[in-house]
Amino acid sequence: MSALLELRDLTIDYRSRRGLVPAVRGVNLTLEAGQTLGMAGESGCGKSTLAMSVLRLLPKTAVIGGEVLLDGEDVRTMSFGRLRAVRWAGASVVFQGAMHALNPVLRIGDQLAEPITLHGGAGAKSNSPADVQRAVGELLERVGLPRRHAKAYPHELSGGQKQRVMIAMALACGPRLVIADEPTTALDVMVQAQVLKLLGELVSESGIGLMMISHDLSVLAQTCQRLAVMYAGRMVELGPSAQVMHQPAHPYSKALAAAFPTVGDPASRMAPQGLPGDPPDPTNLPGGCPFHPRCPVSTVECESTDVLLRQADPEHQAACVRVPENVTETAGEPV
Ligand SMILES: Nc1ncnc2c1ncn2[C@@H]1O[C@H](COP(=O)(O)OP(=O)(O)OP(=O)(O)O)[C@@H](O)[C@H]1O
Repeated sequence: MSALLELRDLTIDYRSRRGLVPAVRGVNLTLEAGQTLGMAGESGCGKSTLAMSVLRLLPKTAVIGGEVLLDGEDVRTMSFGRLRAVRWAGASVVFQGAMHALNPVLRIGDQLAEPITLHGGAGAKSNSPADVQRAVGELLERVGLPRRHAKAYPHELSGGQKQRVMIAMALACGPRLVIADEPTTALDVMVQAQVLKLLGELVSESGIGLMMISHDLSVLAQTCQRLAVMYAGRMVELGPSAQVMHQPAHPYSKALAAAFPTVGDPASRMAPQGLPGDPPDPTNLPGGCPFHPRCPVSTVECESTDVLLRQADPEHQAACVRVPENVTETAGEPV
């Protein structure tokens, strides 16, 4: 049976005045229904590009190689009609800062009603106004908001409430996969924790697959079973969240984990470690391992050896020469 989402050797470049900008390099990944996967990495490492490719939402300047399979169907070659159906009922996205995209002059209920009326879903028996309104009320309750908020305008809700509305919008047509791109950025820590809890509950209740993107490893580790760490367009580590967070096999993941305070660890809360240097220019990557100029443990070998993912543990892979080379290297998960 096909995985809910499978990326096979995904490579994405942007055509620009500077020439081709490599944004994603040879990523292999699978996500099954009911699973949660976090994608971490600094700004510009290719997280959003990768996520947007899943719903074919990239600009025309993007050149995509490899395969993006949703339930075994390649998104890149779907007809527009099929793609429209897949975008609501197959997979949906909660964008970074999406709460600002709510229409300020439309009531919340009317905004939620639109996709339900057009595409069905959210348990609406028909697209009659009464059935759609009932479905809107149920959707609001599902994301922890009272039904009366259907009558509210966006400016009457807090940031956290608006982000819940955006999650409700993403769930409106009963998608099997939800991609959440920095869903808690710009929310205060308490509200952030509530939204993360909500996303976790939705996965366990409805069995959707969740791909969550953040630059903050600790936020992802709270919600996701597995973590993928990206650097300069490549996936440099993939494994169970606890292992990637607490026993990282790649020095970049280690630096990323140390860069954010960890809940429950007073020492790290007091002194998160910054990561020196900047990510490389994607059009001018250093030779060897792209992380070696910033790596605290790099050796001469790293200046010339660009390692693909190696098996650190049965479920844990990292692209570093320090991981023993006893198993065949792959560009990602075995496909
Ligand atoms: N439309 C575009 N045209 C040219 N280059 C682009 C375009 N969009 C993104 N890029 C480049 O592709 C690379 C990956 O960008 P992307 O936005 O996917 O990274 P990201 O990890 O999601 O960053 P952030 O966390 O800041 O959103 C970067 O080098 C970026 O400059």
